[in-house]
Amino acid sequence: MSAVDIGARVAEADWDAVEDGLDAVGGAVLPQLLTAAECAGLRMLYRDDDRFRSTIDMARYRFGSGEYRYLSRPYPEVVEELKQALYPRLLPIVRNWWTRLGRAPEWPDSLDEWLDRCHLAGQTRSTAILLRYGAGDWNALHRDLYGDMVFPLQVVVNLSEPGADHTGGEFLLVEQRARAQSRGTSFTVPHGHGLAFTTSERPVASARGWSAAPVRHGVSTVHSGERFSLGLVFHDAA
Ligand SMILES: O=C(O)CCC(=O)C(=O)O
Ligand SMILES: [Fe+2]
Repeated sequence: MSAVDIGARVAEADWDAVEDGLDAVGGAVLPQLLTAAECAGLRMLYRDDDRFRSTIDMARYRFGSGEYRYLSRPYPEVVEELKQALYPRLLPIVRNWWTRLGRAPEWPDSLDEWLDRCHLAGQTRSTAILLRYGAGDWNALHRDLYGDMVFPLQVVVNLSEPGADHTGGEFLLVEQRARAQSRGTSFTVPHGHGLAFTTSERPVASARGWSAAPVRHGVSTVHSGERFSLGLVFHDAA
């Protein structure tokens, strides 16, 4: 695996269509970003205690049911390469969003520069996670905010094969609409594919201009089997 491969896979996405999906519902499926072998490698890595800085039992915090582990830095090569390749693709989209919302887009051109700023602001801890759900597990609707420094889009990669490794376990987005009931959108993320989605809100056009609609994400109950995923958030944590 080399940086060239991952970069080329990320480049293969139809980024205009991804932006359209993000604009419309706050989420969009990406092409296959990791091979079956790379997915298996990360699933195996889940057992390697030395690679993680902390482990969260989701039921204990009432985050749902299942477990996730924060990867320690340095990240595995594919994880680092994915983050580096995805950041500059997501950047123009989040700059457009903030411009629509009348906010200053504060993010620099490179991920390393952005992470330096997070670290200066006291958000120094790694945020890339591996998640594991067994039958009956689920992820409650939430937003991945870890402090004032926020990159508004994130990516999850399904390390398992829907329909074969697990049933259920759909990715969910729920948008809280102003003065109306909420809207739900579900995604089946194919094996090794990514899904780009909003971390906390989406710009919505109204008669009075643009406003930000809160969007939460989660995972529906896994009915059978096991589902692993890789969660990539672009800000670090306090
Ligand atoms: O397992 C998933 O598909 C979603 C996990 C999640 O909450 C995230 O990546 O932020
Ligand atoms: Fe999340």
